[in-house]
Amino acid sequence: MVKRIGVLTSGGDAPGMNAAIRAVTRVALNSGIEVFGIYDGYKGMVEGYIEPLTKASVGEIVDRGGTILGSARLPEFKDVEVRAKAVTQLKKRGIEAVVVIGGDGSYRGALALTEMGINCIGIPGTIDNDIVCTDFTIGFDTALTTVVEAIDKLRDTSNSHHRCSIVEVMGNRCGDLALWSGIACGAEIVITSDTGFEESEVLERLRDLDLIKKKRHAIVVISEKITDVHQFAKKVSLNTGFSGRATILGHVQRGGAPTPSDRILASRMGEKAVDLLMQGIGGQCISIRENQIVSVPIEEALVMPRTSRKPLQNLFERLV
Ligand SMILES: Nc1ncnc2c1ncn2[C@@H]1O[C@H](COP(=O)(O)OP(=O)(O)O)[C@@H](O)[C@H]1O
Ligand SMILES: O=P(O)(O)OC[C@H]1O[C@](O)(COP(=O)(O)O)[C@@H](O)[C@@H]1O
Ligand SMILES: [Mg+2]
Repeated sequence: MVKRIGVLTSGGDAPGMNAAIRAVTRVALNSGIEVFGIYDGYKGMVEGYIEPLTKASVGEIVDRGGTILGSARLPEFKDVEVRAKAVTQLKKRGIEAVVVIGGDGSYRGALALTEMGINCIGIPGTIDNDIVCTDFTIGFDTALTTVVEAIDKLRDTSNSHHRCSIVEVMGNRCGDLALWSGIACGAEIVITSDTGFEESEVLERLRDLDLIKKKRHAIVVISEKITDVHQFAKKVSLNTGFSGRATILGHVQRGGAPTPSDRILASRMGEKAVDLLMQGIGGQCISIRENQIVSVPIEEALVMPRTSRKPLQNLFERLV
């Protein structure tokens, strides 16, 4: 059975990554497996920034945002020679397998390492919820909570001033943070890569909300990377009865204490990852599907079609 494993966090950080590190470490140590923390993602793996983890060293982190191991992006990890250096660093320390907590990019690295003889298991840690094989990623619920708190506040001031608040949220081409927060906040309009963006049509809908529906405010939640929200806010002021104001929530969405749901999800996924490594399995990633923790081959996970968001979009439209 595997005797020594490593754990790392990679890509954009997400609240709940620490709870996952803690779960991996404690479940492994309680099963007689030594655990090493690999700092700064694949960068630390290549450079040998690797230290043993103890039960105490992962204490008092279950409630902390960010990642105690640090995270990084290392595009060079796509090169086989760079990964060979990482494998040498792991072998030097007797580390036979690694739990990779990150997003789709990190999964590609984990698969490539598995093919080089280091069994890797992926755990989905990203606020974007853009890993299609899992219903939810670790960090999404916390980021959603942050977005909802912010929009609730924006609604207060927008209402006082007869304004249209355009709120840009993260998601890296995945519209889930926008759609879920739009439903939770009772937004008037949600714009994502699924809905598309027809500027003139949105302006028309805003005029209707103002003139016909007599709304005192309008909240437009829009995914990042769709349009320049400050420019759009100016057009709202020029072309509708609302004055437009844009707010880009930005990296505030990535921080903060993880919600209980994210802590529990991280703990369940961490346990499953260690169990798979104990069975000598690699090249898989952990998912939650219909509240069951399951594993999926990374190769399959990366090409799976995304579950349609149409029912939730329809629900949103029926609530306006
Ligand atoms: N095709 C790939 N092969 C090997 N490693 C990769 C590949 N794609 C991404 N990575 C590694 O994973 C890291 C994180 O990926 P990135 O897409 O930035 O974040 P995320 O994992 O959150 O999606 C990259 O910086 C790189 O080190
Ligand atoms: O922190 P950076 O490098 O500005 O990246 C921002 C991107 O990272 C994210 O916050 C998280 O993305 P990943 O989990 O894929 O790294 C995206 O929502 C956003 O587009
Ligand atoms: Mg990603």
